[in-house]
Amino acid sequence: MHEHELQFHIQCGPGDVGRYCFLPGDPGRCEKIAAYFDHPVHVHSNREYNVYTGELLGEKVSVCSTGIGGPSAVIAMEELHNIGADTFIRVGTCGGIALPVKSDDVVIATGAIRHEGTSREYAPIEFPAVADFQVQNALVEAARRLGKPWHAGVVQCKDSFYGQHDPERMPVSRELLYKWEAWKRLGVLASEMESAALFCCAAALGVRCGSCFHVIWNQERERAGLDQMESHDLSAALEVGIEAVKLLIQADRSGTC
Ligand SMILES: O=P(O)(O)O[C@H]1O[C@H](CO)[C@@H](O)[C@H]1O
Ligand SMILES: O=c1cc[nH]c(=O)[nH]1
Repeated sequence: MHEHELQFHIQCGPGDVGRYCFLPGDPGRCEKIAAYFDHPVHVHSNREYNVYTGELLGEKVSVCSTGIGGPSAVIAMEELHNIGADTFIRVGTCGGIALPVKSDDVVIATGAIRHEGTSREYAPIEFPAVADFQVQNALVEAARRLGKPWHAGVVQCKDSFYGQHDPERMPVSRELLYKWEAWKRLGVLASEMESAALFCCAAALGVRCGSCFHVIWNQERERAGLDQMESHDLSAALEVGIEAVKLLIQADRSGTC
């Protein structure tokens, strides 16, 4: 492949990735996701972007990590789209907000709060960051079929991880605290960092994107004195993501999507 055909950041070119792409944040998660593929091959690793390609149900699929935050996530989406990808599933971690959301549950985003900067580079703030309907349906159906504990609803995205976990320390604490209270009263399920940017970028590109998450912890359960643990076993969320892509492949093949 000629170097000029390679995408600037992901360093992949036409033919390197499939139409269906998983987008975890953590580069170390890619190998674990690729282990669910048939014939997985490591394509390239550059900066935060680690890419594997393989097959599910005989269809070419890929995984590309995005790093942390909106700017690097939309670069991955843009460059993967440039070389043929049009269906994306972010498989991430999140912290629960709503009290019924427990560690180890799976959260499926129907929409994302745009408390971050990247989505504003794609759409005016009045535009809602929503997951693609087919992708969110596939994720819910996958969680149901696999019997995983799941919740579907709105997630909150922000640019400051420590603004979520230590808001009192921030010079803008008043804004962070009153908005967090609003997210709670509005039934927001969980907090993470990339879906709002990805959903708005996907709308701008005319591609499909959805997100599912492993819940690591829930700071609001802890505050309320409810049972609370920390979990780093992402297998339920990964399995839901893989099953959802299989459902999408089948639906796309049969023309029901
Ligand atoms: O586990 P990932 O996919 O990186 O997702 C979450 O974890 C990171 C913060 O620790 C942010 O990227 C957030 O969105
Ligand atoms: O609490 C959390 C956990 C994961 N990712 C976040 O952004 N927040």
